[in-house]
Amino acid sequence: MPRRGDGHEPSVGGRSGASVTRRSALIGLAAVGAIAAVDVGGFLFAGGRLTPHTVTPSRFVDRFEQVFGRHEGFRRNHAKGVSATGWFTPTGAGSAVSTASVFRAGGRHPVTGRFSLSGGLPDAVDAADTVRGLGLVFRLPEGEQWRTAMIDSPVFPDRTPDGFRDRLLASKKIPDTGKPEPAAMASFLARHPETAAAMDIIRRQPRTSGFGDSTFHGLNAFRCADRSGATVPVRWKLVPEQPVRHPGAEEASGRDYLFDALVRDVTRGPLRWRMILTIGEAGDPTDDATRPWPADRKSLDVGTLTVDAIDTEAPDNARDVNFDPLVLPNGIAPSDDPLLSARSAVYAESFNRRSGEPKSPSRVNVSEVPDER
Ligand code: HEM
Repeated sequence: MPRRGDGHEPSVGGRSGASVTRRSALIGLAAVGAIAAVDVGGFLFAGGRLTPHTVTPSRFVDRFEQVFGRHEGFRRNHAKGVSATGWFTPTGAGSAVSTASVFRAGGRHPVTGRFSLSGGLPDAVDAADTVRGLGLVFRLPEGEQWRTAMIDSPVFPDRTPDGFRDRLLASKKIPDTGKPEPAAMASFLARHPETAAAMDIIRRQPRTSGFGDSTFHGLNAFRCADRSGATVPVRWKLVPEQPVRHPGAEEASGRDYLFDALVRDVTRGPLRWRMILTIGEAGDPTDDATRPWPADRKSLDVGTLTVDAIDTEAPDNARDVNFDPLVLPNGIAPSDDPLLSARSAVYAESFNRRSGEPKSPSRVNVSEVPDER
C-alpha cells in the first residue's frame, strides 16, 4: 500500500509556452479519452526536458508495472477510484487575473470527476495515509475543457520526472517484509535532498478523515493571463466546506472504508469545495513542486465545486477519461515546471495501454456500499 512520502505518490513532467496550440488542437474532440492519441511522443521530446536516454513515457509506465504489477484495464497509478459528477460555480473573482471562461461570473459548468487513491493496485486496501486524488474535467462553453488532477499533499515529493521514477523503485516493497528496502530509500534521499525536505512538509500535515474533508492541491504552477495580456504565476487548491476531522489511526477500518464513506456522504447531500487560486510573486518557484510558496501570498476564492453523485467506474464515465493536466482553457497556460509535460505524456501512455486491454469490474461498486457501517 502506498504511503505518504514513501515514493508512491503520482508525479508529473513539463513544457512551457505551448498550451494554446495544444488546447486548440483538442477543442472539438468528442471523446474525452481521445486526447491520449493526439500527441504523446512528439510533444514530449519537443519539450527538450525529457530525452530517450532518461525517461520516456513507455519506460515510465513500465516502472509503475514493475513496482505494482500489471493490472489490465486499470490506470497504472491511482488505479483504485470512483467516478463523480457535479458542477462548478465561479464567483467571478478569478477574472481579475485570467480571461478563462471557467472563472467568469454567472456560469455553472458541468464537471466529471474521479476520486482515487495513489498507487497502481486496483484492489488496494484503503488506508488513512495513502495519498488521495481528485481528477476533474470542467466542460466549458464552446467546447473548451479544463482538466486537472490534484492530491491531498501540500507539496509534491519530486522536482523532476527522473526523480519520481527513481523514487518509485526505491519505495518498491520487498515480499519478505512487505516494506521498502530501507537502504534503497536512504540512498535515494541522500541523492535527493529536495524530496527529503518535501516529505517532511507532507508528514507534518495532519491527516483528515476521508475524501470529503480533504484539501486537494494542484501543486504544479501555471500562468494566468488577463485581458491586457499580463500574466501571473498561480497554483490552485480545493478547500472543503465540510467540517474537517482529524481522526486517530484506530478509526480506519474496512477494505474500502474511505470510498464507502464518500458514497454515504454524497447520498446524504452534495459535497462542496472552494477553489482557491494563489498568486505567486517574483522569485516564487514555478518549476519546483517540492517547494511551497510563502503563506502570505494573495489568494482568490474563484468558485465552488459541488459533487452530487458518485458512480461505479464504467464505460463513458471517469473511467475513460485521461486527466491530462495540459488540457487547459484559454486564459490558463503551463509554467516552466518540468513535471507538466512528462505528466501529460505518461498519462497518455497509461491511458493508451489500459484502453486496449480487457476491463475488469472496479473494486468499488457503489450499489453495493452498505447504508451504515
Ligand atoms: C512525473 C510526474 C507524474 C507521473 C509520471 C504521474 C503518473 C500518473 C499516471 C500514470 C496516472 C494514471 C493515468 C491514467 O491512466 O489515466 C496518474 C494519475 C493521477 N495522478 Fe499523476 N503522475 C505524476 C504527477 C502527479 C502530480 C504532481 C499530481 C497532483 C498534483 C498527480 C495526481 C494524479 C491523480 C489525482 C491521478 C488520478 C487521476 C484519475 O483519476 O485518472 N500526479 N498519474
